[in-house]
Amino acid sequence: MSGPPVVIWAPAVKRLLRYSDLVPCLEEVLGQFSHRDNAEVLQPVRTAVPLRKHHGFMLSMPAYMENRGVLSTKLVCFYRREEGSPLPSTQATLLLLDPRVGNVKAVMDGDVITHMRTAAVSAISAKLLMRPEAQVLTIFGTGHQARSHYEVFTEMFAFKEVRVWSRSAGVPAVGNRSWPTLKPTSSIK
Ligand SMILES: NC(=O)C1=CN([C@@H]2O[C@H](COP(=O)(O)OP(=O)(O)OC[C@H]3O[C@@H](n4cnc5c(N)ncnc54)[C@H](OP(=O)(O)O)[C@@H]3O)[C@@H](O)[C@H]2O)C=CC1
Ligand SMILES: O=C([O-])C1=[NH+]CCC1
Repeated sequence: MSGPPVVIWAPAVKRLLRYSDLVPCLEEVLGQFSHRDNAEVLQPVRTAVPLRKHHGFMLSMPAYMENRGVLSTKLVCFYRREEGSPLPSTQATLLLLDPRVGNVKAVMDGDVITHMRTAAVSAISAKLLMRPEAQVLTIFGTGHQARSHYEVFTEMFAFKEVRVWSRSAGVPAVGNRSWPTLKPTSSIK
């Protein structure tokens, strides 16, 4: 009999997940996915359930890596929020299962993983496509994705300047690195 799943919540994910581990890992699995070898990565198109009454969707995103024995799914809900709403625009949870028996081994907070994975994939595409002489990073918005993109891009590349455009001034209450007070258009040199 398998025991109950372990719960790995946001503070632990934040502590454990590093871009320096995540980026090479994603580069490897993205390459494997491109081989279209189902034993390496099997990732069907995600399913979307409309949450019409709440102006959102739930996405279900399963993946199986037979060679590595990894079976997981991410559930993520995302919403069109009213201006100034205190509610998050996305909320995600990940389930890790044992593919041999089908039991859930871990339930993980998916928010930090979503913030970091999405930004890491952008940074990988920038690594391949960005002009080598690029010196200025420009970010639209100051939300979670803006923040995580700022973190991984400044960790991986040496920009001379970062420009952030926001609809409003303010310090978003996310993350633990300092995020400067922003004017509608800001420059961090
Ligand atoms: N494809 C993927 O894998 C993923 C996609 N996403 C998508 O990325 C987007 C951002 O997510 P996240 O950062 O977590 O969300 P947040 O709620 O943390 O941030 C919302 C962002 O949207 C901007 N924004 C909101 N309303 C407007 C508007 N009317 N005009 C211009 N900008 C606006 C905000 O800008 P400001 O700071 O100026 O207020 C802010 O940067 C969402 O659409 C989400 O669905 C998210 C995760 C994964
Ligand atoms: O892939 C993802 O995690 C999301 N896509 C849209 C909102 C969140």
